Amino acid sequence: MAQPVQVTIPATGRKITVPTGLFINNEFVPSVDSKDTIETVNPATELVICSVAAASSADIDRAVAAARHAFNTTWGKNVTGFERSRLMNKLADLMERDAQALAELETLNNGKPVRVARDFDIGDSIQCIRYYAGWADKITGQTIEVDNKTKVAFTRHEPIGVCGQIIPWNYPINMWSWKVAPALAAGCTIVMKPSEVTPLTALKLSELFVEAGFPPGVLNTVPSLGSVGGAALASHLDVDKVAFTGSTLTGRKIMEAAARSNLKKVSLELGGKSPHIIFESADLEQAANWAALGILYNSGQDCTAGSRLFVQDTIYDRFTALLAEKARALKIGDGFGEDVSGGPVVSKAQYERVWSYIESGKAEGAKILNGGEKRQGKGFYVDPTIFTDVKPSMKIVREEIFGPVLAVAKFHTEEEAIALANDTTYGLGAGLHSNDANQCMRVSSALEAGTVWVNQYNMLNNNVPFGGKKQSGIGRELGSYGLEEYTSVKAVHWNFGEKLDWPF
Ligand SMILES: NC(=O)C1=CN([C@@H]2O[C@H](COP(=O)(O)OP(=O)(O)OC[C@H]3O[C@@H](n4cnc5c(N)ncnc54)[C@H](O)[C@@H]3O)[C@@H](O)[C@H]2O)C=CC1
Ligand code: BAL
Repeated sequence: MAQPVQVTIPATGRKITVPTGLFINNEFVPSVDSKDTIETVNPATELVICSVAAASSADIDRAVAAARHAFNTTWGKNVTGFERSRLMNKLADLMERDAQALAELETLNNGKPVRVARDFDIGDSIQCIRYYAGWADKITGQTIEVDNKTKVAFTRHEPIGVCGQIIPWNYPINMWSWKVAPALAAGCTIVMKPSEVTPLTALKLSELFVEAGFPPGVLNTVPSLGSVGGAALASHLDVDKVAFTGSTLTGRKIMEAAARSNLKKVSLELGGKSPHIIFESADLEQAANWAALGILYNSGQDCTAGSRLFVQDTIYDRFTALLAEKARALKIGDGFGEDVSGGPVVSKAQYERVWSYIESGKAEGAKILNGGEKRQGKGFYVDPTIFTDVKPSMKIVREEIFGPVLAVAKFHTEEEAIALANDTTYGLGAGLHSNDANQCMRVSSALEAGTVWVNQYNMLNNNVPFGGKKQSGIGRELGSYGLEEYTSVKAVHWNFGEKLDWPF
Protein backbone atom coordinates (compact mmCIF):
# COMPACT_ATOMS: atom_id res chain seq x y z
CA MET A 1 0.00 0.00 0.00
CA ALA A 2 1.51 3.35 -1.02
CA GLN A 3 -1.25 5.02 -3.01
CA PRO A 4 -2.69 8.25 -1.61
CA VAL A 5 -6.40 8.32 -0.77
CA GLN A 6 -8.88 11.16 -0.83
CA VAL A 7 -10.71 11.82 2.40
CA THR A 8 -13.71 14.10 2.57
CA ILE A 9 -14.11 16.48 5.47
CA PRO A 10 -17.77 15.99 6.49
CA ALA A 11 -18.49 19.54 7.61
CA THR A 12 -16.95 21.41 4.68
CA GLY A 13 -16.96 18.88 1.86
CA ARG A 14 -13.27 19.63 1.33
CA LYS A 15 -11.38 16.73 -0.21
CA ILE A 16 -7.89 16.16 1.17
CA THR A 17 -5.42 13.79 -0.44
CA VAL A 18 -3.65 11.79 2.24
CA PRO A 19 -0.51 9.75 1.55
CA THR A 20 -0.82 6.23 2.94
CA GLY A 21 2.68 4.83 2.39
CA LEU A 22 5.75 4.99 4.58
CA PHE A 23 7.75 8.16 3.95
CA ILE A 24 11.38 7.17 3.39
CA ASN A 25 13.99 9.08 1.38
CA ASN A 26 11.39 11.68 0.33
CA GLU A 27 9.10 9.05 -1.22
CA PHE A 28 5.95 7.30 -0.08
CA VAL A 29 6.66 3.59 -0.34
CA PRO A 30 5.01 0.31 0.69
CA SER A 31 6.41 -1.83 3.47
CA VAL A 32 9.26 -4.11 2.40
CA ASP A 33 7.82 -7.19 4.05
CA SER A 34 4.43 -6.51 5.58
CA LYS A 35 0.85 -6.05 4.44
CA ASP A 36 -0.21 -4.75 7.85
CA THR A 37 -2.22 -1.56 7.90
CA ILE A 38 -3.41 0.89 10.51
CA GLU A 39 -7.06 1.91 10.41
CA THR A 40 -7.80 5.51 11.38
CA VAL A 41 -11.14 6.49 12.91
CA ASN A 42 -13.05 9.75 13.30
CA PRO A 43 -13.75 9.89 17.06
CA ALA A 44 -16.79 12.13 16.56
CA THR A 45 -18.61 9.60 14.35
CA GLU A 46 -16.72 6.35 15.06
CA LEU A 47 -16.45 5.88 11.26
CA VAL A 48 -13.26 4.68 9.58
CA ILE A 49 -11.39 7.45 7.74
CA CYS A 50 -8.79 5.38 5.85
CA SER A 51 -5.97 2.92 6.40
CA VAL A 52 -2.25 3.58 6.13
CA ALA A 53 0.73 1.25 5.84
CA ALA A 54 2.16 -0.02 9.13
CA ALA A 55 5.95 -0.15 9.27
CA SER A 56 7.61 -3.43 10.25
CA SER A 57 10.97 -3.60 11.98
CA ALA A 58 12.58 -4.17 8.54
CA ASP A 59 11.02 -0.85 7.44
CA ILE A 60 12.46 0.84 10.52
CA ASP A 61 15.90 -0.48 9.47
CA ARG A 62 15.36 1.01 6.02
CA ALA A 63 14.27 4.37 7.45
CA VAL A 64 17.23 4.47 9.83
CA ALA A 65 19.61 3.68 6.95
CA ALA A 66 18.10 6.56 4.94
CA ALA A 67 18.48 8.90 7.90
CA ARG A 68 22.07 7.77 8.46
CA HIS A 69 22.96 8.33 4.80
CA ALA A 70 21.43 11.83 4.88
CA PHE A 71 23.26 12.59 8.11
CA ASN A 72 26.63 11.55 6.65
CA THR A 73 26.23 13.04 3.21
CA THR A 74 24.00 16.11 3.48
CA TRP A 75 22.15 17.38 6.54
CA GLY A 76 24.57 16.42 9.32
CA LYS A 77 27.84 17.25 7.61
CA ASN A 78 27.44 19.37 4.48
CA VAL A 79 24.48 21.70 4.92
CA THR A 80 25.17 25.03 6.60
CA GLY A 81 23.12 26.42 9.44
CA PHE A 82 21.94 29.20 7.11
CA GLU A 83 20.58 26.65 4.66
CA ARG A 84 18.94 24.58 7.41
CA SER A 85 17.29 27.76 8.63
CA ARG A 86 16.09 28.70 5.14
CA LEU A 87 14.47 25.30 4.53
CA MET A 88 12.84 25.28 7.96
CA ASN A 89 11.34 28.71 7.34
CA LYS A 90 10.07 27.47 3.98
CA LEU A 91 8.38 24.53 5.74
CA ALA A 92 6.77 26.93 8.22
CA ASP A 93 5.47 29.06 5.32
CA LEU A 94 3.91 25.98 3.69
CA MET A 95 2.28 24.98 6.97
CA GLU A 96 0.86 28.49 7.22
CA ARG A 97 -0.47 28.25 3.67
CA ASP A 98 -2.14 24.89 4.42
CA ALA A 99 -3.17 25.60 8.02
CA GLN A 100 -6.91 25.21 7.44
CA ALA A 101 -6.60 21.88 5.59
CA LEU A 102 -4.11 20.55 8.15
CA ALA A 103 -6.46 21.60 10.95
CA GLU A 104 -9.40 19.84 9.30
CA LEU A 105 -7.38 16.65 8.91
CA GLU A 106 -6.24 16.90 12.53
CA THR A 107 -9.83 17.30 13.70
CA LEU A 108 -11.01 14.41 11.56
CA ASN A 109 -8.44 12.04 13.08
CA ASN A 110 -8.11 13.42 16.63
CA GLY A 111 -11.49 15.04 17.34
CA LYS A 112 -10.23 18.34 18.74
CA PRO A 113 -12.07 21.49 17.61
CA VAL A 114 -10.86 22.69 14.22
CA ARG A 115 -10.58 26.25 15.54
CA VAL A 116 -8.26 25.05 18.32
CA ALA A 117 -6.23 22.89 15.93
CA ARG A 118 -5.76 25.78 13.51
CA ASP A 119 -5.28 28.72 15.86
CA PHE A 120 -3.41 27.03 18.71
CA ASP A 121 -1.83 23.69 17.73
CA ILE A 122 -0.82 24.68 14.20
CA GLY A 123 -0.18 28.36 14.95
CA ASP A 124 2.10 27.33 17.77
CA SER A 125 3.80 24.66 15.63
CA ILE A 126 4.60 27.14 12.87
CA GLN A 127 6.10 29.46 15.45
CA CYS A 128 8.09 26.55 16.92
CA ILE A 129 9.63 25.77 13.55
CA ARG A 130 10.47 29.43 12.96
CA TYR A 131 11.89 29.74 16.49
CA TYR A 132 14.30 26.85 15.92
CA ALA A 133 15.05 28.00 12.36
CA GLY A 134 16.41 31.09 14.10
CA TRP A 135 18.80 28.91 16.11
CA ALA A 136 20.12 26.83 13.18
CA ASP A 137 22.86 29.33 12.26
CA LYS A 138 23.64 30.36 15.85
CA ILE A 139 24.84 27.11 17.37
CA THR A 140 28.24 27.88 18.83
CA GLY A 141 30.59 26.39 21.38
CA GLN A 142 33.02 28.13 23.71
CA THR A 143 36.70 28.99 23.60
CA ILE A 144 38.34 28.11 26.91
CA GLU A 145 41.77 29.40 27.92
CA VAL A 146 43.77 26.47 29.25
CA ASP A 147 47.05 28.23 29.92
CA ASN A 148 48.01 31.67 28.86
CA LYS A 149 50.87 30.82 26.54
CA THR A 150 50.68 27.48 24.81
CA LYS A 151 47.27 25.91 24.90
CA VAL A 152 43.64 26.57 24.28
CA ALA A 153 40.55 24.40 24.17
CA PHE A 154 37.32 24.93 22.35
CA THR A 155 34.00 23.15 22.23
CA ARG A 156 31.88 22.24 19.26
CA HIS A 157 28.18 21.54 19.56
CA GLU A 158 27.79 18.77 17.02
CA PRO A 159 24.50 17.22 15.94
CA ILE A 160 23.89 13.94 17.79
CA GLY A 161 23.08 12.04 14.60
CA VAL A 162 20.06 9.90 13.75
CA CYS A 163 17.12 10.54 16.06
CA GLY A 164 14.13 8.28 16.60
CA GLN A 165 11.13 10.35 17.60
CA ILE A 166 8.01 8.70 19.02
CA ILE A 167 4.99 10.92 19.51
CA PRO A 168 1.48 10.50 20.96
CA TRP A 169 -2.01 11.22 19.70
CA ASN A 170 -3.09 14.14 21.89
CA TYR A 171 -1.29 16.88 19.92
CA PRO A 172 -0.21 15.14 16.70
CA ILE A 173 1.04 18.24 14.83
CA ASN A 174 2.25 20.11 17.87
CA MET A 175 4.32 17.21 19.26
CA TRP A 176 5.66 16.64 15.73
CA SER A 177 6.94 20.22 15.59
CA TRP A 178 8.39 20.14 19.14
CA LYS A 179 10.45 17.11 18.13
CA VAL A 180 11.30 17.85 14.51
CA ALA A 181 12.23 21.54 14.82
CA PRO A 182 15.15 21.38 17.30
CA ALA A 183 16.49 18.21 15.65
CA LEU A 184 16.55 19.85 12.22
CA ALA A 185 18.09 23.04 13.57
CA ALA A 186 20.90 21.07 15.22
CA GLY A 187 21.65 19.11 12.01
CA CYS A 188 20.17 15.77 13.08
CA THR A 189 18.20 13.46 10.82
CA ILE A 190 14.95 11.88 11.91
CA VAL A 191 12.88 8.73 11.90
CA MET A 192 9.48 9.88 13.13
CA LYS A 193 6.96 7.39 14.47
CA PRO A 194 3.58 9.06 14.89
CA SER A 195 0.95 7.45 17.08
CA GLU A 196 -0.90 4.62 15.37
CA VAL A 197 -4.09 6.39 16.49
CA THR A 198 -3.35 9.65 14.63
CA PRO A 199 -0.85 9.16 11.80
CA LEU A 200 -2.57 11.28 9.11
CA THR A 201 -1.17 14.75 9.71
CA ALA A 202 2.41 13.48 10.12
CA LEU A 203 2.08 11.91 6.65
CA LYS A 204 0.58 15.10 5.22
CA LEU A 205 3.41 17.18 6.73
CA SER A 206 5.91 14.83 5.07
CA GLU A 207 4.55 15.98 1.68
CA LEU A 208 5.28 19.57 2.68
CA PHE A 209 8.80 18.52 3.61
CA VAL A 210 9.45 17.48 0.01
CA GLU A 211 7.85 20.64 -1.33
CA ALA A 212 10.04 22.77 0.94
CA GLY A 213 13.12 21.20 -0.69
CA PHE A 214 14.71 19.19 2.12
CA PRO A 215 17.21 16.56 0.93
CA PRO A 216 16.01 12.92 0.93
CA GLY A 217 16.38 10.99 4.19
CA VAL A 218 16.40 14.01 6.52
CA LEU A 219 12.92 13.16 7.79
CA ASN A 220 11.39 9.70 7.48
CA THR A 221 7.85 9.00 8.71
CA VAL A 222 6.92 5.48 9.75
CA PRO A 223 3.45 4.94 11.20
CA SER A 224 3.57 1.72 13.19
CA LEU A 225 2.33 0.06 16.35
CA GLY A 226 4.35 1.08 19.39
CA SER A 227 5.27 -2.52 20.15
CA VAL A 228 6.67 -2.90 16.60
CA GLY A 229 8.07 0.34 15.16
CA GLY A 230 8.47 2.20 18.46
CA ALA A 231 10.23 -0.72 20.10
CA ALA A 232 12.46 -1.21 17.02
CA LEU A 233 13.54 2.44 17.15
CA ALA A 234 14.22 2.37 20.88
CA SER A 235 16.45 -0.67 20.57
CA HIS A 236 18.08 0.17 17.22
CA LEU A 237 21.87 0.02 17.21
CA ASP A 238 22.21 2.80 14.64
CA VAL A 239 19.90 5.33 16.32
CA ASP A 240 21.83 7.85 18.40
CA LYS A 241 18.96 9.37 20.34
CA VAL A 242 15.33 8.64 21.01
CA ALA A 243 12.89 11.39 21.99
CA PHE A 244 9.53 10.29 23.33
CA THR A 245 6.27 11.80 24.54
CA GLY A 246 3.68 9.49 26.05
CA SER A 247 2.89 7.39 29.07
CA THR A 248 5.32 6.76 31.92
CA LEU A 249 4.87 3.01 31.38
CA THR A 250 6.07 3.22 27.77
CA GLY A 251 8.81 5.73 28.69
CA ARG A 252 10.23 3.14 31.08
CA LYS A 253 10.25 0.50 28.30
CA ILE A 254 12.04 2.89 25.97
CA MET A 255 14.71 3.65 28.52
CA GLU A 256 15.23 -0.06 29.15
CA ALA A 257 15.51 -0.75 25.42
CA ALA A 258 18.01 2.10 25.02
CA ALA A 259 20.09 0.76 27.91
CA ARG A 260 20.05 -2.79 26.57
CA SER A 261 20.98 -1.79 23.00
CA ASN A 262 23.51 1.00 22.42
CA LEU A 263 22.96 3.37 25.38
CA LYS A 264 21.47 5.92 23.03
CA LYS A 265 20.59 9.28 24.55
CA VAL A 266 16.99 9.35 25.77
CA SER A 267 14.63 12.24 26.41
CA LEU A 268 11.23 11.49 27.88
CA GLU A 269 8.16 13.68 28.29
CA LEU A 270 5.77 11.55 30.33
CA GLY A 271 2.61 11.57 32.35
CA GLY A 272 1.40 13.85 35.10
CA LYS A 273 -1.14 14.37 37.84
CA SER A 274 -0.64 18.09 38.11
CA PRO A 275 -1.87 20.03 41.15
CA HIS A 276 -3.64 23.36 40.85
CA ILE A 277 -4.00 25.38 44.08
CA ILE A 278 -6.52 28.15 44.67
CA PHE A 279 -5.74 30.38 47.67
CA GLU A 280 -8.40 32.58 49.27
CA SER A 281 -6.83 35.87 48.07
CA ALA A 282 -7.10 34.87 44.38
CA ASP A 283 -9.33 36.57 41.83
CA LEU A 284 -11.89 33.76 42.00
CA GLU A 285 -13.57 34.41 38.67
CA GLN A 286 -10.22 34.30 36.86
CA ALA A 287 -8.97 31.35 38.91
CA ALA A 288 -12.13 29.40 37.98
CA ASN A 289 -11.53 30.13 34.28
CA TRP A 290 -7.94 28.87 34.52
CA ALA A 291 -8.90 25.83 36.62
CA ALA A 292 -11.56 24.85 34.06
CA LEU A 293 -9.14 25.40 31.17
CA GLY A 294 -6.51 23.39 33.06
CA ILE A 295 -8.63 20.24 33.01
CA LEU A 296 -10.94 20.73 30.02
CA TYR A 297 -8.56 21.96 27.32
CA ASN A 298 -8.05 19.21 24.72
CA SER A 299 -10.72 17.21 26.60
CA GLY A 300 -8.22 16.75 29.42
CA GLN A 301 -5.90 14.77 27.13
CA ASP A 302 -2.94 16.82 28.16
CA CYS A 303 0.18 15.76 30.00
CA THR A 304 -0.02 18.88 32.17
CA ALA A 305 -3.78 18.74 32.78
CA GLY A 306 -4.47 20.32 36.17
CA SER A 307 -6.30 17.22 37.31
CA ARG A 308 -6.00 17.68 41.10
CA LEU A 309 -7.54 20.93 42.32
CA PHE A 310 -6.92 22.11 45.89
CA VAL A 311 -9.15 24.93 47.13
CA GLN A 312 -8.73 26.80 50.42
CA ASP A 313 -11.56 25.90 52.82
CA THR A 314 -12.69 29.55 53.29
CA ILE A 315 -13.67 29.84 49.61
CA TYR A 316 -14.39 26.19 48.81
CA ASP A 317 -18.19 26.36 48.37
CA ARG A 318 -18.12 29.63 46.43
CA PHE A 319 -15.32 28.43 44.18
CA THR A 320 -16.73 25.00 43.38
CA ALA A 321 -20.08 26.60 42.45
CA LEU A 322 -18.23 28.93 40.08
CA LEU A 323 -16.29 26.02 38.61
CA ALA A 324 -19.47 24.06 37.89
CA GLU A 325 -20.84 27.11 36.02
CA LYS A 326 -17.68 27.25 33.90
CA ALA A 327 -17.90 23.57 33.05
CA ARG A 328 -21.56 23.87 32.05
CA ALA A 329 -20.84 26.90 29.83
CA LEU A 330 -18.42 24.98 27.61
CA LYS A 331 -19.80 23.63 24.34
CA ILE A 332 -18.70 20.03 23.77
CA GLY A 333 -19.44 18.54 20.36
CA ASP A 334 -18.17 17.65 16.91
CA GLY A 335 -14.94 19.60 16.46
CA PHE A 336 -16.06 20.97 13.09
CA GLY A 337 -18.38 23.45 14.78
CA GLU A 338 -16.51 26.76 15.07
CA ASP A 339 -18.19 27.49 18.44
CA VAL A 340 -17.15 24.16 19.97
CA SER A 341 -14.51 24.26 22.70
CA GLY A 342 -14.16 20.54 23.40
CA GLY A 343 -14.42 17.51 21.13
CA PRO A 344 -14.66 13.79 21.84
CA VAL A 345 -11.72 11.93 23.35
CA VAL A 346 -9.47 10.40 20.75
CA SER A 347 -10.45 6.72 20.60
CA LYS A 348 -12.66 3.96 21.94
CA ALA A 349 -9.76 2.73 24.08
CA GLN A 350 -9.32 6.18 25.64
CA TYR A 351 -13.09 6.57 26.11
CA GLU A 352 -13.25 3.27 27.97
CA ARG A 353 -10.21 4.14 30.05
CA VAL A 354 -11.68 7.51 31.09
CA TRP A 355 -15.06 5.96 31.94
CA SER A 356 -13.40 3.29 34.05
CA TYR A 357 -11.89 6.09 36.16
CA ILE A 358 -15.24 7.87 36.44
CA GLU A 359 -16.81 4.63 37.65
CA SER A 360 -13.98 4.15 40.14
CA GLY A 361 -14.47 7.69 41.50
CA LYS A 362 -18.15 6.95 42.05
CA ALA A 363 -17.39 3.59 43.65
CA GLU A 364 -14.82 5.11 46.00
CA GLY A 365 -17.36 7.64 47.24
CA ALA A 366 -16.34 10.95 45.64
CA LYS A 367 -19.23 13.41 45.12
CA ILE A 368 -20.13 14.45 41.57
CA LEU A 369 -20.46 18.20 41.03
CA ASN A 370 -20.83 18.03 37.25
CA GLY A 371 -21.01 15.36 34.53
CA GLY A 372 -20.51 11.72 35.31
CA GLU A 373 -23.29 10.52 33.00
CA LYS A 374 -22.79 8.90 29.60
CA ARG A 375 -24.28 10.52 26.51
CA GLN A 376 -26.42 8.58 24.05
CA GLY A 377 -25.40 8.28 20.40
CA LYS A 378 -22.20 8.05 18.44
CA GLY A 379 -18.89 9.66 19.28
CA PHE A 380 -16.40 9.21 22.12
CA TYR A 381 -17.76 12.12 24.16
CA VAL A 382 -17.10 12.60 27.85
CA ASP A 383 -18.78 15.62 29.43
CA PRO A 384 -16.73 17.65 31.95
CA THR A 385 -16.80 15.58 35.12
CA ILE A 386 -15.94 17.19 38.44
CA PHE A 387 -15.55 15.13 41.61
CA THR A 388 -15.46 16.98 44.94
CA ASP A 389 -14.50 15.95 48.47
CA VAL A 390 -11.96 13.48 47.14
CA LYS A 391 -9.50 11.62 49.40
CA PRO A 392 -5.75 11.37 48.64
CA SER A 393 -5.94 7.58 48.42
CA MET A 394 -8.57 7.49 45.65
CA LYS A 395 -7.53 6.16 42.23
CA ILE A 396 -8.90 9.32 40.54
CA VAL A 397 -6.46 11.34 42.68
CA ARG A 398 -3.40 9.12 42.24
CA GLU A 399 -3.49 8.02 38.57
CA GLU A 400 -3.33 9.93 35.29
CA ILE A 401 -6.77 9.78 33.65
CA PHE A 402 -6.13 11.84 30.50
CA GLY A 403 -9.73 12.94 30.17
CA PRO A 404 -11.95 15.82 31.33
CA VAL A 405 -12.14 14.52 34.88
CA LEU A 406 -11.20 16.73 37.83
CA ALA A 407 -10.65 15.74 41.48
CA VAL A 408 -11.27 18.62 43.92
CA ALA A 409 -10.21 18.69 47.58
CA LYS A 410 -10.12 21.27 50.39
CA PHE A 411 -7.11 22.52 52.35
CA HIS A 412 -6.69 24.81 55.33
CA THR A 413 -3.08 26.10 55.40
CA GLU A 414 -0.43 26.84 52.81
CA GLU A 415 1.78 24.05 54.19
CA GLU A 416 -1.07 21.59 53.83
CA ALA A 417 -1.67 22.67 50.21
CA ILE A 418 2.00 22.16 49.34
CA ALA A 419 2.10 18.73 50.98
CA LEU A 420 -1.04 17.61 49.13
CA ALA A 421 0.25 19.00 45.83
CA ASN A 422 3.59 17.20 46.11
CA ASP A 423 2.03 13.90 47.18
CA THR A 424 2.48 12.27 43.76
CA THR A 425 5.09 10.31 41.85
CA TYR A 426 4.72 12.80 39.00
CA GLY A 427 6.27 16.27 38.62
CA LEU A 428 5.26 17.81 35.31
CA GLY A 429 3.11 20.90 35.89
CA ALA A 430 1.62 22.77 38.83
CA GLY A 431 -0.42 25.95 39.21
CA LEU A 432 -1.34 28.38 41.93
CA HIS A 433 -3.60 31.41 42.21
CA SER A 434 -3.04 34.05 44.87
CA ASN A 435 -2.84 37.82 45.10
CA ASP A 436 -0.10 37.62 47.73
CA ALA A 437 3.22 37.95 45.89
CA ASN A 438 5.26 36.49 48.75
CA GLN A 439 2.97 33.49 48.83
CA CYS A 440 3.31 33.03 45.05
CA MET A 441 7.09 33.03 45.39
CA ARG A 442 7.13 30.66 48.39
CA VAL A 443 4.71 28.16 46.90
CA SER A 444 6.17 28.18 43.38
CA SER A 445 9.57 27.32 44.93
CA ALA A 446 8.10 24.51 47.04
CA LEU A 447 6.14 22.78 44.25
CA GLU A 448 7.93 19.76 42.77
CA ALA A 449 7.27 20.30 39.07
CA GLY A 450 9.15 21.17 35.89
CA THR A 451 6.69 24.00 35.14
CA VAL A 452 4.79 26.16 37.63
CA TRP A 453 2.08 28.56 36.49
CA VAL A 454 1.19 31.51 38.70
CA ASN A 455 -2.25 33.10 38.17
CA GLN A 456 -2.67 31.24 34.88
CA TYR A 457 -2.46 27.64 33.71
CA ASN A 458 -1.18 25.57 30.78
CA MET A 459 0.30 28.48 28.83
CA LEU A 460 3.50 27.47 27.03
CA ASN A 461 5.93 29.43 24.91
CA ASN A 462 8.32 28.12 22.32
CA ASN A 463 11.24 29.97 23.93
CA VAL A 464 10.61 28.65 27.47
CA PRO A 465 11.79 25.13 28.44
CA PHE A 466 9.26 22.43 29.20
CA GLY A 467 9.72 19.03 30.87
CA GLY A 468 9.25 17.02 34.00
CA LYS A 469 10.70 16.14 37.37
CA LYS A 470 10.25 12.84 39.26
CA GLN A 471 8.52 10.24 37.04
CA SER A 472 7.29 12.84 34.55
CA GLY A 473 10.36 12.80 32.41
CA ILE A 474 13.96 13.41 31.58
CA GLY A 475 15.27 16.33 29.57
CA ARG A 476 13.64 19.48 28.28
CA GLU A 477 11.87 20.53 25.11
CA LEU A 478 11.48 24.06 23.73
CA GLY A 479 13.79 27.01 24.18
CA SER A 480 17.57 26.78 24.00
CA TYR A 481 17.42 23.86 26.49
CA GLY A 482 15.44 21.88 23.92
CA LEU A 483 18.15 22.44 21.32
CA GLU A 484 20.84 21.13 23.67
CA GLU A 485 19.07 17.76 23.70
CA TYR A 486 20.05 17.36 20.03
CA THR A 487 23.70 18.36 20.24
CA SER A 488 26.72 16.59 21.59
CA VAL A 489 29.57 18.68 22.99
CA LYS A 490 33.05 17.89 21.71
CA ALA A 491 36.05 19.46 23.47
CA VAL A 492 39.11 20.07 21.29
CA HIS A 493 42.39 20.64 23.18
CA TRP A 494 44.95 22.53 21.09
CA ASN A 495 48.64 22.81 21.83
CA PHE A 496 50.44 25.61 20.03
CA GLY A 497 53.72 25.75 22.00
CA GLU A 498 54.28 23.25 24.81
CA LYS A 499 57.03 20.68 24.21
CA LEU A 500 56.72 17.32 25.90
CA ASP A 501 59.94 16.26 27.67
CA TRP A 502 60.83 12.60 27.42
CA PRO A 503 60.82 10.59 29.59
CA PHE A 504 57.92 12.56 31.14
N1 LIG B 1 2.41 12.58 28.27
C1 LIG B 1 1.60 12.59 27.27
O1 LIG B 1 1.53 13.56 26.55
C2 LIG B 1 0.78 11.37 26.95
C3 LIG B 1 0.39 10.50 27.94
N2 LIG B 1 -0.37 9.40 27.61
C4 LIG B 1 -0.83 8.54 28.72
O2 LIG B 1 -0.77 7.18 28.33
C5 LIG B 1 -2.04 6.58 28.41
C6 LIG B 1 -2.17 5.50 27.38
O3 LIG B 1 -2.07 6.04 26.06
P1 LIG B 1 -1.20 5.29 24.95
O4 LIG B 1 -1.56 5.82 23.62
O5 LIG B 1 -1.31 3.82 25.15
O6 LIG B 1 0.27 5.80 25.34
P2 LIG B 1 1.69 5.29 24.89
O7 LIG B 1 2.70 5.94 25.76
O8 LIG B 1 1.74 3.80 24.86
O9 LIG B 1 1.82 5.83 23.38
C7 LIG B 1 2.58 6.93 22.99
C8 LIG B 1 3.49 6.56 21.82
O10 LIG B 1 4.36 5.52 22.23
C9 LIG B 1 4.34 4.46 21.29
N3 LIG B 1 4.66 3.19 21.96
C10 LIG B 1 3.82 2.35 22.62
N4 LIG B 1 4.50 1.28 23.09
C11 LIG B 1 5.79 1.45 22.75
C12 LIG B 1 6.99 0.70 22.97
N5 LIG B 1 6.99 -0.46 23.64
N6 LIG B 1 8.17 1.19 22.51
C13 LIG B 1 8.19 2.37 21.85
N7 LIG B 1 7.10 3.11 21.59
C14 LIG B 1 5.91 2.66 22.03
C15 LIG B 1 2.94 4.52 20.71
O11 LIG B 1 2.87 3.86 19.47
C16 LIG B 1 2.75 6.03 20.60
O12 LIG B 1 3.39 6.50 19.43
C17 LIG B 1 -3.02 7.74 28.29
O13 LIG B 1 -4.25 7.47 28.85
C18 LIG B 1 -2.29 8.81 29.05
O14 LIG B 1 -2.48 8.64 30.43
C19 LIG B 1 -0.73 9.14 26.32
C20 LIG B 1 -0.36 9.98 25.31
C21 LIG B 1 0.39 11.19 25.57
N1 BAL C 1 0.66 20.12 26.84
C1 BAL C 1 1.97 19.76 26.49
C2 BAL C 1 2.18 18.53 25.70
C3 BAL C 1 1.43 17.29 26.03
O1 BAL C 1 0.35 17.29 26.58
O2 BAL C 1 1.91 16.22 25.66
